[in-house]
Amino acid sequence: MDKDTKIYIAGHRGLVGSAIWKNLESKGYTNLIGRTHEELDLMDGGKVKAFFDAEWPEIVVVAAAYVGGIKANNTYRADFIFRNLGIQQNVIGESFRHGVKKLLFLGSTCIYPRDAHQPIAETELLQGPLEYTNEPYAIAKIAGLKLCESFNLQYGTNYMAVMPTNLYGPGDNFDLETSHVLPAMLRKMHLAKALMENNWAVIREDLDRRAIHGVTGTAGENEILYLFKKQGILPDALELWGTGKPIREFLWSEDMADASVFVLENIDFKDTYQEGETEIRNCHINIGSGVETTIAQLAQLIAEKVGYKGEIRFNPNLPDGTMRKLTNVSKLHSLGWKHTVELDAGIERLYAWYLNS
Ligand SMILES: NC(=O)C1=CN([C@@H]2O[C@H](COP(=O)(O)OP(=O)(O)OC[C@H]3O[C@@H](n4cnc5c(N)ncnc54)[C@H](OP(=O)(O)O)[C@@H]3O)[C@@H](O)[C@H]2O)C=CC1
Ligand SMILES: C[C@H]1O[C@H](OP(=O)(O)OP(=O)(O)OC[C@H]2O[C@@H](n3cnc4c(=O)[nH]c(N)nc43)[C@H](O)[C@@H]2O)[C@@H](O)[C@@H](O)C1=O
Repeated sequence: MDKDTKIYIAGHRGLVGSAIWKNLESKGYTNLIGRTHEELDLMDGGKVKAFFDAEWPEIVVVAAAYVGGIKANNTYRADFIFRNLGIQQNVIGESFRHGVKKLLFLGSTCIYPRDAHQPIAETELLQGPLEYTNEPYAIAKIAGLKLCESFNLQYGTNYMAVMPTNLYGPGDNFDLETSHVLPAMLRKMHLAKALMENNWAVIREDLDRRAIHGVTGTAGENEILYLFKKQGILPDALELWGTGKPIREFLWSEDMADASVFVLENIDFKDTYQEGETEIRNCHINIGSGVETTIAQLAQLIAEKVGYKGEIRFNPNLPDGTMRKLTNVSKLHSLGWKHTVELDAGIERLYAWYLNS
């Protein structure tokens, strides 16, 4: 990859896409292109073709996707499969038609079976049933990686896929209904602390910056209290989802971006297997920290960082999702990349970012 190679980052305003853009810029890449969702709807095949006809990128990163936490995945099941299949079909398809030299597809570790052997190696793919709460999304992501692998095997392309663990970082989604657990907990603890301290200035400021269901800081106290109750934010306690027993692994989004650029710069499809080694020639690499924590432990850690001292309860009537999801990162480590930001420091950094944005 030369520094003036034309690189298209689909989803360059998202959590990971924006971090990949920043990482490439910091490494001296000068010819980056991106389009917002408003400028180019990747579900529109005609417009995606017109974009590729005009731009002819040499490298493509597919970081655009319809993304969300457990509740969003379980609720908008049709959107998760339909939109993700559409986006990746259009972007990977046009990349192929336009002779893109290298493509990086971002999947997710939810592609692996619900009861996969832990830590989960790349070879666990398609070895058992998926977790039902995110099955439509996982099937779309599996299709994306198989699309890459199949183009590689049939047409000799150089498409790679990376499977990140749960991510968090600057620009995260803090919407309490659709977000992932870490940003959701951070915001809930911030609001629960303010409520416990009767600090309405903090609550109103937060809602002004990020309205919840259209409720802003100008709403009446009763309306806000009603909204908070529905979100489990109570004057003396915070009620979180599930049992608190599931185990997750978290990776700072800028580490994820660095790993993605590392794969783009250093790993080709031919490096992911040895001739004759196996009949299966998957092109995916796990990206994670290899460090796990229970959701209950995560809640304690975030409470400590935010300074929330109230009771933390779990509501077992809400879904837990996969009970354990720890990636085996030995392939990534052996290729030469390791994460740098530990969870403790990452939460502090994200909270500082949250308070200032
Ligand atoms: N966040 C996480 O914890 C994890 C993420 N991943 C994967 O990493 C990748 C990036 O995720 P992340 O950065 O978190 O997601 P974000 O939601 O932050 O970013 C996704 C981006 O894609 C854009 N996008 C979505 N639909 C369209 C469309 N139809 N046309 C054009 N642009 C579109 C979004 O724009 P807009 O918001 O305007 O719609 C947004 O900028 C995804 O493939 C995701 O599956 C994998 C594992 C964990
Ligand atoms: C990245 C990954 O992300 C999703 O899978 P997930 O890890 O199950 O999602 P999550 O981050 O939303 O939850 C993790 C755990 O945390 C618990 N939990 C507690 N309290 C809150 C809470 O307040 N909000 C949320 N969101 N979760 C909570 C929740 O019940 C669950 O046990 C899929 O998109 C999947 O497809 C995917 O790829």
